[in-house]
Amino acid sequence: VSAGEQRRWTLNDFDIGKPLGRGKFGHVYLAREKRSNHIVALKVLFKSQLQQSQVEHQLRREVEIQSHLRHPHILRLYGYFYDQKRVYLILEYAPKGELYKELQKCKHFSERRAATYVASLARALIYCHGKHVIHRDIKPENLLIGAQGELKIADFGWSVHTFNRRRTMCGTLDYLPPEMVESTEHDASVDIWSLGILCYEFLYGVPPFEAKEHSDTYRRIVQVDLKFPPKPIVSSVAKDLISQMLVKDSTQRLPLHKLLEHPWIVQNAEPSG
Ligand SMILES: Cn1ncc2ncnc(NCCc3cnc(NC(=O)Nc4cccc(C(F)(F)F)c4)s3)c21
Repeated sequence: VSAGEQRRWTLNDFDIGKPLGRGKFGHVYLAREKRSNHIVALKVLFKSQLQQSQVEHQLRREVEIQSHLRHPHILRLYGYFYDQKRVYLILEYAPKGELYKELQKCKHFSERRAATYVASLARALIYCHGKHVIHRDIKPENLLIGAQGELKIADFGWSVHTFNRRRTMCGTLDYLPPEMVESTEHDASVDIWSLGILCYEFLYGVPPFEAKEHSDTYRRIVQVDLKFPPKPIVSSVAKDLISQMLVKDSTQRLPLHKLLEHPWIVQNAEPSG
């Protein structure tokens, strides 16, 4: 299923296997391309729902952006095709599935596991930002696990090239940085904020500004009401890194290349990342 084959795919080119997951817009299936026997994930989206939600432009942008991204910690989108009613995304298969399920199972990750994940995500985001792409939707639900246990960022449905800044709200508020919640201008530093939220959730099992009501989460975000609970016990060097990422002024957030030199990452992340 190499990118070189910009051919017209059809459903007949694939044997469909077990369902891998279901999202808001459609289901994902394990599939095998018949000619090459290559195993892929096939996401099936209903045109009616895409039209209803007016997100077709976002999907086109995702396919366009993903066609230029090649990184070990970014899930490949090999191509797409459509029929009368559906659009199909041909995706790299992540054999160890969804990270959020792993996090639910373990409650929270060890500092070594969390630091290894954060380092690999930082490297993937440095790569994206180098190509003027911001992901804007970094959260456990969009992270998958590869065959060697490595993390893969998936679903660039919310990504943009940094010259245009439009977006509409949907999904969880938890990961949105102040400037997106206050809908002012935003740039690549939104991904640094979300990575800080993710690091906190890896270590504590819940995002830092979680609250019952949306309005409370909103207030806690814009006030950066960051608290570290006594349990589970987390090193102060980890808390120092999180505190340098969850900064209201987006220009003052720790740059990603500095994150990779932070003592907590240096002391805890596996070299392979
Ligand atoms: C669960 N699971 N387990 C193993 C495994 N291996 C691979 N993939 C999996 N799951 C699919 C992961 C995705 C990757 N890219 C996506 N992209 C997307 O869903 N895009 C998208 C959808 C609807 C609307 C829009 C729009 F229009 F708003 F932009 C954009 S979903 C797997």
